[in-house]
Order: sequence, then C-alpha cells, then structure tokens
Amino acid sequence: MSTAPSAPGQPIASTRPAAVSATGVGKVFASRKGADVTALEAVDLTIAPGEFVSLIGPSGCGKSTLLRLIADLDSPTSGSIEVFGKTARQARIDQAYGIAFQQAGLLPWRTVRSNIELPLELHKVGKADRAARSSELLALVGLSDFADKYPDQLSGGMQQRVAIARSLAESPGLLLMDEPFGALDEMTRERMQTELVRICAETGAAVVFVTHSIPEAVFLSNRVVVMSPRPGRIRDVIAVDLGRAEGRGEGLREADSFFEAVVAVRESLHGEPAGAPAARGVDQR
Ligand SMILES: Nc1ncnc2c1ncn2[C@@H]1O[C@H](COP(=O)(O)OP(=O)(O)OP(=O)(O)O)[C@@H](O)[C@H]1O
Repeated sequence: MSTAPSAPGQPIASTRPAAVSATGVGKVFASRKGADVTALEAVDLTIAPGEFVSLIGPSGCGKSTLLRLIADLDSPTSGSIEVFGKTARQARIDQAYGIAFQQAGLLPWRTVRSNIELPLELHKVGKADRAARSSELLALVGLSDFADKYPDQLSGGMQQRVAIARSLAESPGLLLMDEPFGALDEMTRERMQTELVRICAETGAAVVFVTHSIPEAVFLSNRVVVMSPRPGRIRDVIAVDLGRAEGRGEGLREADSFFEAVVAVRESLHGEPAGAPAARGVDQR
C-alpha cells in the first residue's frame, strides 16, 4: 500500500472518493448545568480507501467521539463528515462500514458462525449465501474449526477475531475500531495486530483505529494522527512506512524504522517540537 500523503491530514492520491473526509469538525456536549464540554475542535482529516489510520492522544481528547461521529452514532456540532462521498447518515444506512469495539460484544446464545452471520441475517441475506460468507470469514480469521462453538468457549483473542469477522461480514470498505485489542494480553495483542494487517491487506478495507498504545499504532498504520488534550485537535499526522503487509513479521518490532516511528509519535504526544533528532527518518508532517 502506498503511504505518501500529500499534506497533513490529507490522503494518498486516489480518484475514488475518500473513505472518510472530516472538514472543520467540532463537537460540544451541552450540559444542563451550563458547563459545556468541547470534545473536538476544527478537525480536518481525510482517509484514503485502503488506508490504515490510528488516532492516539491523551484520555478524554475526543478519539472515541470522532469515531462515533464518523459512524453517525452522534452528530457534529460544526463541520461535516463524509464516508465514501456520502453523508455519515447515508453511509450508516448503506452499511458502508463495520464496527469493532473493545468488548467483542458477541451474543452468548449464538454460535461463532451465527454471530458472524448476524448482520447478514438482519439484512435478509439467504441462508446459503450466509453460510458461504461466514465460512469465508471463519477461514480469514483462522477460526474454521470453531464455527459451532459458543463465545464462552473461546479465549478473549478468539472472541475479538469473531467480532472482526462479523464487522467484515458485509465487505465494508471501512472498519471503525475503538481499542479492539485493549483487553488482551500483550502476546495475544501482538498476534492480533499481525492478523489485522494481513486481513486489511486481503480485504482492502480502510481502517480508523483508536488506541492508547504507541507501538500498536505504529505497527498497524499508514498514518498516526496525534491529538491534543481536550478540546481535541489534530496536533500531528505522522506517516509511517513499514512496508507491505507480507513484510510485517515479528522482527519488524525490533527494527530501527519501527523504533524511530515509535519515538516520533511519542515525542509528538508529549508535545516536543517537530523535527527532534530522534524523529529523523520518519515523515513528521
Ligand atoms: N455523551 C457525552 N456527554 C457529555 N460529555 C461527553 C460525552 N461523550 C464524551 N464526552 C466528553 O467528551 C470528551 C472526549 O471523550 P472521548 O470519549 O471521545 O475521549 P477519548 O479520547 O476517547 O478518551 P479515552 O482515551 O479515555 O477513551 C471527554 O471529556 C468526555 O467526558
């Protein structure tokens, strides 16, 4: 995947509509007591089809709020959001994206297969097509042997893989993920990251990924969006070029390029001036 955005917050060049286009987005939560909370201010961000973008920033800086606005689970107070050239509302109606959050959110009384098939069932996809699609997805996330198990018979990492398979059921061009690996142990988390890179390469989905983990953001992303403390604004957009999915093995986590990108994101988060020596070799736009 190409990773050469043309300007801060701008996507890689493409003639297709952007996966996400946020322009001047602000969000104020009104309070009855008069102490309104400005969660987001003047957020401009364009994400290209197939691009993986992480949002990172201090607690309460508005990462989840931005994701919820893209998903049309809430509305911006100012500015606008488009998903594949449609309003966020229309994109939701058209099922233009899949969602995966920290809790896998599986239905305990349904098998793994029928959890994955749920969105298809809700959209009246026929039984045979559902079965074919869920078999494909089970293979994609490496759970073919667990199709008939129930969620409580799976580990946390396996449950997250089911949730990811479910979010991919309708072949969305965009995945919205809010700390999907936050509850996993470190080893499982790293394995899941490797799998997610592979799945994204195979499906071509763009991803907006909220995380608190700098290494996770760097390992997964084409660009890391660093947000400032509340009111959340985009402080920096750091392009990361760690190569194609096939090359992102475990060794990459010990490579200089990985380390340099981690340092660049860390320094940006801590508010150090762009262009600090440790950020050399990483695009700091
Ligand atoms: N429904 C709401 N009503 C009022 N305030 C809200 C609401 N949702 C979020 N906020 C406030 O907006 C700000 C941003 O919250 P948000 O959950 O987006 O932050 P975050 O960066 O995702 O935080 P964390 O990293 O801790 O999950 C916070 O101050 C939060 O208290």
